[in-house]
Amino acid sequence: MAEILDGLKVSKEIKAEIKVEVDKILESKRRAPHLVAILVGNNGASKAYVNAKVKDCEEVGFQSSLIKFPSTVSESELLEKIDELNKSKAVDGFIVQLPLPDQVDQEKIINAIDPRKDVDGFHPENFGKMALEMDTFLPATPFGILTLLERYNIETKGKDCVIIGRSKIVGRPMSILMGRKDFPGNSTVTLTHSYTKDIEEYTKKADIVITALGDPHFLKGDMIKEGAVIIDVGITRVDDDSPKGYYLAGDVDFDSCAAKASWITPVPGGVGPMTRAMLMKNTIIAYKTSVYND
Ligand SMILES: Nc1nc2c(c(=O)[nH]1)N[C@@H](CN(C=O)c1ccc(C(=O)N[C@@H](CCC(=O)O)C(=O)O)cc1)CN2
Repeated sequence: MAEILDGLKVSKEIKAEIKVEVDKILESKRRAPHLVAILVGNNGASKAYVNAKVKDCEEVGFQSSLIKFPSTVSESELLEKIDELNKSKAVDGFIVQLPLPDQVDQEKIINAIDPRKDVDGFHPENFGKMALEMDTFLPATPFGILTLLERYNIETKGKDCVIIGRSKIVGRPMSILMGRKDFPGNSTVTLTHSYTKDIEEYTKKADIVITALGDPHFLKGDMIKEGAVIIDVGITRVDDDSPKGYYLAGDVDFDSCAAKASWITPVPGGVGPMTRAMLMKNTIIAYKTSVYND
């Protein structure tokens, strides 16, 4: 039976460590780090994630601002706001919550963010630095997974790691990070996707499987090998009769995989809270490297 990689617990530890740093900053009479989040539209999950990020800021002692736009916002309105935030001496980092509505070119928006304030680590300059093993902001979800593996001392060196899903914010950066020369990394990585002929052929041999698909219960116990480490990034809201009207489903069929795996992340309480904690980490890094932090 697998042991749990408890993302909720580790995320609380990380936030407590950040709070200690913020308390020291405030004691020295400097301003608190400031994170801004831009939320477009009414997507329930996006609203919940952004509100949780604002709450995290409160918990660690950051200043936060939430800027809301209707789903009809134009690309130029968003670009104008980004320009303002790029120039602001009072803002250390900001994020644009994804996904964005169809009329907005996501790439244009991300490319407009000053890389020094890109605490999501999505800007091509930061993505390139990540690939080249240079110091930069790492995208929060992959950063969270690496931190979870590190805190639980999970060996990744020389392991076969299979990633399912090649999204720009999770699968693709994860595939680069797991193959980098630093710890945790040094894995032999296979990035599988919708054109992979037989995913099972890869997952059955993998020491580490990371699923980022958004396909509830996709990975079953008979698709993994005994002792594998299973990381579930998928969080899908599935409608049900509960008071909330939905439950959260991961990509992993938890019971059948937990019976065979050595370590496994739960959903909720696994990768999700780690994503938010690493955004806080990137924000304090942005603050420390900013020239406007006094
Ligand atoms: N600008 C960004 N947009 C998006 C990102 C991102 O990193 N930056 N990633 C995802 C969503 N995401 C972050 O915003 C995210 C996902 C999940 C959670 C989380 O806390 N999950 C909880 C459950 C929360 C719930 O009740 O719904 C858990 O798994 O325990 C936080 C952030 C897409 N967009």
